[in-house]
Amino acid sequence: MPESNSTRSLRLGIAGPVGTGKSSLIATICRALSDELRLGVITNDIYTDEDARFLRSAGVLDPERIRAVETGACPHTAIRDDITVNLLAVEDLERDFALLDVVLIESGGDNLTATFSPALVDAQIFVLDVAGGGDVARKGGPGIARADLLVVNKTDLAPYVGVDVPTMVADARAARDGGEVLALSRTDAASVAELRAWVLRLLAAHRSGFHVPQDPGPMAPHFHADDDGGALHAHADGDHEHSHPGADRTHAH
Ligand SMILES: Nc1nc2c(ncn2[C@@H]2O[C@H](COP(=O)(O)OP(=O)(O)OP(=O)(O)O)[C@@H](O)[C@H]2O)c(=O)[nH]1
Repeated sequence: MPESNSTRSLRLGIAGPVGTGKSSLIATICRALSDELRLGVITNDIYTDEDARFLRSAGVLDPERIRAVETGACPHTAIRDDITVNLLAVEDLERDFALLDVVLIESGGDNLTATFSPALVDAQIFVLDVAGGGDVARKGGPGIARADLLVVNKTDLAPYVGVDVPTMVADARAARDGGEVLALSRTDAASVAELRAWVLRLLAAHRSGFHVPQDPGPMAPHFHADDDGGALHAHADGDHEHSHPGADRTHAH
């Protein structure tokens, strides 16, 4: 019999490229569930607490339950390689508001390959939007392929950006080997109800001990622009050193 997790909150990560609607999705979940669940939110921004301020001003949750982490450079590092600052933030929130049912952790807006460590979150949602182009789901990457849920967001905009939502969803399902895909718009009540039901199912599985956190896998190597023209940056599992071409460009997080 799996061990019950009923005394620890479900930690749910929300990742995805810049501007796909991660903060808005968290606001939607809070609106849909804050009457029946005890929720908390951690946001990650590179240099600001803008996402936390947006969520506090949206009035979807007691502002005290929304905490910001400023990650400095490399927003993906704080959710994958060195998760200390996020873990401390989650544990502080859980202690201050014991007990919480769900803690939502928003990654800083990043590229297609950012994923959460399974040591930080129990499950993760990866968010794309139709405005990023109908073909983006086909491009794959660990979050698209293996997050617990892929959201194709802002479907209300599809007619204006020439995207066929059923095709984009079918492409996403193919990229995920049939894994769950949700077409969402905050203006479409039926899709919001599906998102709410998904979170409740996940919470029930977490509480019963039947949910097993999955690791979507590390980021693919990617390029960081900097004053010297940039450098290739790779994250290998179990190896927290980042190698950059050039003599003194290796650093550890
Ligand atoms: N039309 C439409 N716009 C949306 C929807 N969800 C979010 N948006 C808009 O998309 C923009 C970006 O939303 P955010 O929630 O800030 O996106 P984000 O992914 O948190 O952004 P970063 O934190 O900067 O990466 C905002 O202008 C939102 O109002 C939606 O369902 N439909």
